[in-house]
Amino acid sequence: MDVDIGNALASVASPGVSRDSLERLDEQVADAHERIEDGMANGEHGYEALNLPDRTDPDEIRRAVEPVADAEALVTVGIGGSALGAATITEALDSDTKTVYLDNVDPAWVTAELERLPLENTAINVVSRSGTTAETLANFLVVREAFEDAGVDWTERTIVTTGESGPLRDLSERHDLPSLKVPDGVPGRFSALSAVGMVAAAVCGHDLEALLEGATAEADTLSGSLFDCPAYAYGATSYALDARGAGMNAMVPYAESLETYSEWFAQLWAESLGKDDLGQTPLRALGVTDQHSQLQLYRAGPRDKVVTFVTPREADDRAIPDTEVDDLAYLGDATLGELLDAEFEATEASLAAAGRPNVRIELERVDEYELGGLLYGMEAACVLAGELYGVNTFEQPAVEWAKKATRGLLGGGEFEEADAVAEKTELRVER
Ligand SMILES: O=P(O)(O)OC[C@H]1O[C@H](O)[C@H](O)[C@@H](O)[C@@H]1O
Repeated sequence: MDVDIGNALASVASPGVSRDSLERLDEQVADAHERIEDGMANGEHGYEALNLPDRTDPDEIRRAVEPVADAEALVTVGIGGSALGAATITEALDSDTKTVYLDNVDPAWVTAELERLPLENTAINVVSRSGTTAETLANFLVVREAFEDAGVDWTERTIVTTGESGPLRDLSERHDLPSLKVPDGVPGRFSALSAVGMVAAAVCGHDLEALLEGATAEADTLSGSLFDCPAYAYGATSYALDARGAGMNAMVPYAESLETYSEWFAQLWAESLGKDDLGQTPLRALGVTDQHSQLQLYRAGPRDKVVTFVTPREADDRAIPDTEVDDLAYLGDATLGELLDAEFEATEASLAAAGRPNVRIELERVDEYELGGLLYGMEAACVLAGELYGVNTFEQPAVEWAKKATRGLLGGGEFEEADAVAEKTELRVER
């Protein structure tokens, strides 16, 4: 990926960061890079994620999915980091395999999704790093039951990806299911380039080597200066803008296929950086669609946001047909792709003209190689930003609190967090 931070400079935008400030920040980037390199070299928790392009074995993943390689549909059961990486990859790329991600426990929705699947020709991909996440385990039990009710042997169609031990590991051993291991030292939201994200990609027939090669190319750019490394340029600029008041970061891909990528980015940025009263709030948007809903706020609302555009340089195109209406003649000379590009450039310029900071991330196109680079690059950007904030990028204690409260409420153990639910303060206004 290439990153253009010109519209984040103080000469363009407010908040903005001056060239001098960036030069000073670059000294901290050099220190942070040393820390990141050490963490990677020593396989430290979290930093290890940046070694995945070297560690992930595509052959092992393909062997595990072999029994279901010709499945017509794939249902992935997982949540957060155990679903969003896979979903980002398979939603971005074309495949004949239909994919469903059960990452919510809304009963009506789960039932409707299962009813739409050809179960006799559907593969099940269960993913949970901990192997204990209530939503994932509950949905898996529901999926199993649906297969049994339809007379389909789910044990023939299931692949499990989980940690070395835990309830999901026990279950997969009991039924002798093909299983893969979530690599040690890699938190869920940083695991897209492991089996966690790549089992689904393999079932859909995507090029796993190209995903990893794109990530490797991005890894090769990591260096001690933000001016030489697109990932660090992005992480450092986002951090500097936040420090100057841009506490929100709106991710706006100009490609429908990257809509899920914004969800993945939101988890990465929020869970990694949102701690110790620090962090930048990710917002999810889509170009051009959200130009017609959220842009008003981004251009004229509080000066508390940076907008990040992601734009592929090349994409399939389609001509806009000629029309009999004179006022629309200009459209007939263009293509949908040209319209999309023009809207992107106009929106970028409109924010700059209003002095609103924005950053452009360019991809060659949306394919495996570029996607691998984007995922890796944003992870590296996030790790760098975590170093600059001085937070523990790789933990998420605030999420764990609610997980314990939920288990306590359902009778899954004694958790004092569950008591807080009964202590809720009320001030009700009823109809
Ligand atoms: O992979 P699992 O252990 O099931 O965890 C799934 C998700 O659970 C929690 O909500 C964590 O905050 C996420 O970081 C994690 O990705």
